[in-house]
Amino acid sequence: MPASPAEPAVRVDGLAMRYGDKVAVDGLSLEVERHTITAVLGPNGAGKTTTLETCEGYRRPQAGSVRVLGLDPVRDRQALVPRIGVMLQSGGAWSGSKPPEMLRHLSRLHARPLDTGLLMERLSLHECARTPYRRLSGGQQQRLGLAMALVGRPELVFVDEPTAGMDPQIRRDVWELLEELRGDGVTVVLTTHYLEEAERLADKVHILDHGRLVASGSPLELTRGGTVATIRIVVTQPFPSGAPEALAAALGETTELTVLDALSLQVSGPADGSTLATVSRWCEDHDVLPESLTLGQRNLEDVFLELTSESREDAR
Ligand SMILES: Nc1ncnc2c1ncn2[C@@H]1O[C@H](COP(=O)(O)OP(=O)(O)OP(=O)(O)O)[C@@H](O)[C@H]1O
Repeated sequence: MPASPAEPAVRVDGLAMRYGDKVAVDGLSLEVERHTITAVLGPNGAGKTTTLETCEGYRRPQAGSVRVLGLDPVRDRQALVPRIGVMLQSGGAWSGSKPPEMLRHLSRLHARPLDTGLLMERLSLHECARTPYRRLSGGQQQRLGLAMALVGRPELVFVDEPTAGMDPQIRRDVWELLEELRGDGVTVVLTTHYLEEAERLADKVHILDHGRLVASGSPLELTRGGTVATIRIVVTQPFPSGAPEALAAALGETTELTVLDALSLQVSGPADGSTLATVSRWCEDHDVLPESLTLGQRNLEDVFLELTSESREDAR
């Protein structure tokens, strides 16, 4: 039965997955709207890859259900394969094949493939066109993996850490490509540990921890209305000895002070005037003349760290 247009691109309902005694996904429910970029975030081991692999049809749900484009990814695999693109965290190409060979081979398996030359150009793969897969650098393998996921012109693409190991320029090229895909109506589901990547790209973010959903929303929804503000102070002369400690003492326990380097520090604390007043007084008392003093609301990284702090405590 064809999926109704209102059906989300992905619907995960009460998914539970374990490996032996290890619970990887614990009753997870989430949806991915069509024609959006959705980021699935979480600390190492939160269950992101397991969830994606279940959506991709590589794993059968042990409990709960998963629907992708209205279909069952395991039972309806034949029907889904031409419609979805998958970029795995690593591997997926033959070790001796060169990027153009791999892409041409895959393009022949699809009815309306993208132009492989164009894809090579967009992902700067021409520089390694004669290099076998096993000899490509990590970033080049990532780019080829992304090209392989896209060459079949999928309706929905799953990309697991698409820009891991890429240099900053190529990372931006990939962001632009993913945004163009969304503009063309493609649904993109990605995982990433780069929170600025999620903040820049994602229409919706799902944050997982211990296999459970701990927050969902647009980056703006997740970051606004917070009770925490950050003040970043940058100076041209190193802080006087003992000054950061004096500021920490003056701010008290509800506020966190992080010395970023010899010339900058950040204060995260209650979003009220008294934090700012304490900082100003401290500047006066310690002869600190900031080159810049910026006041900002928390960003996605702050939200992520707040929501998943328990996991990091466990890992210590
Ligand atoms: N094949 C496996 N056998 C045993 N345990 C596994 C297996 N695959 C994953 N796990 C465990 O399941 C949990 C979830 O792993 P998963 O790879 O889904 O997390 P993740 O959020 O993608 O992590 P990362 O950010 O590190 O890629 C982890 O504790 C992991 O060690």
